[in-house]
Amino acid sequence: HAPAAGEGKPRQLGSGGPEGLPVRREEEANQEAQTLLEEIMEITAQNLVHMEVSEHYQVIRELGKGKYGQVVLVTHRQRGTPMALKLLPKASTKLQNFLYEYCVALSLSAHPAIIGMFGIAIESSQHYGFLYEAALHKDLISIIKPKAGIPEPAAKLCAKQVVSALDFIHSRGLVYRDVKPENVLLFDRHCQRIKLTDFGLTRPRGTLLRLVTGVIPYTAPELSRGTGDLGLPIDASLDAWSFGVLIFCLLTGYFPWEKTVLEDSFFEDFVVWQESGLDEDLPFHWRPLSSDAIAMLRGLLALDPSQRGPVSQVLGYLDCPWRAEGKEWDSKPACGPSRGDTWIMQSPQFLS
Ligand SMILES: Nc1ncnc2c1ncn2[C@@H]1O[C@H](COP(=O)(O)OP(=O)(O)OP(=O)(O)O)[C@@H](O)[C@H]1O
Repeated sequence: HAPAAGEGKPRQLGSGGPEGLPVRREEEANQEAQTLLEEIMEITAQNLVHMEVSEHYQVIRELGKGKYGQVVLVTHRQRGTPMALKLLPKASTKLQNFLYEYCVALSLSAHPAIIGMFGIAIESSQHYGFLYEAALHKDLISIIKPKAGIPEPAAKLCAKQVVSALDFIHSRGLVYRDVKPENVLLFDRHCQRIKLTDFGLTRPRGTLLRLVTGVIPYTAPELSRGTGDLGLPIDASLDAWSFGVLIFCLLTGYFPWEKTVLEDSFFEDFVVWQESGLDEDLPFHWRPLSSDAIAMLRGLLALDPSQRGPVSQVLGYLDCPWRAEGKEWDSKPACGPSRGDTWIMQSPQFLS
């Protein structure tokens, strides 16, 4: 869920539109999508159902809690349908921000790897809320074993679906901006079916970001350096960075670093290694990864955002081993699309 402060109007988009679509047409399409979204927000505001949750729903238990809201499992009192209800306190949530998160989620929810919505938004005395699909197997963070990660087949299944969801979001001219295991919901314990949730930070590509609130491992370095007076235009490469960090966590059970700043020695080691490209600079905690996984992460975690991603490059590595599995570590990618290239990487923190 997003603070409105620090964000400006979309500025002129950069040169590269999606393949085959001229930039001008892409801009127009994005503008139309934005106008439609604003209209849906207005209609939603007029049709907010005013009620107390307990009048129509029975609260079964809490499903999770974030910085901005609480999510509870409810059943409809008459029909018994189980649903997730996200509650955002009115005291700390602007109506426009609530409407934005709800309407963006609604507009994306047809995708199989994005959480389904019930199309019901409510206002109670204390909260704004909306109803959506409940994931009864929690989120990805609940299955990542510290210092170990998750089984490789599960990591690949998960990555494939997240790529599909992010590609869909990017194709709509949006940037998700909140890739992290807590936002990947599980519909089984083996990641056969996962769904992305929480669209509070999603913004149109090109929106100027002026304020960065808190640097976490998933924050791309161009953001943690500060956005400058002009602000930084939001781009899909931000999602590529955090997706790279997510895959590292899935495969190792470590964060590669705590913060993407040079004061963080793990990040500094990563930068040193990336700049030198020397095998001996490879941070120790990267060694359980295969050379192919390292090459793949190199693309997602390029320090220069213009050299980064796209997220779909991961698809080219699905048939390669991602863990070294006791084999002698070898710096040459053997199987994926960057076979024969030089590669790059980084260092660790435990996942708590
Ligand atoms: N539909 C759902 N089914 C099951 N659990 C859910 C569902 N939606 C959210 N959760 C759980 O609740 C947590 C918080 O939800 P969410 O990320 O939407 O809240 P938030 O306040 O916007 O979080 P953040 O601090 O990341 O901004 C999630 O990490 C997840 O564990």
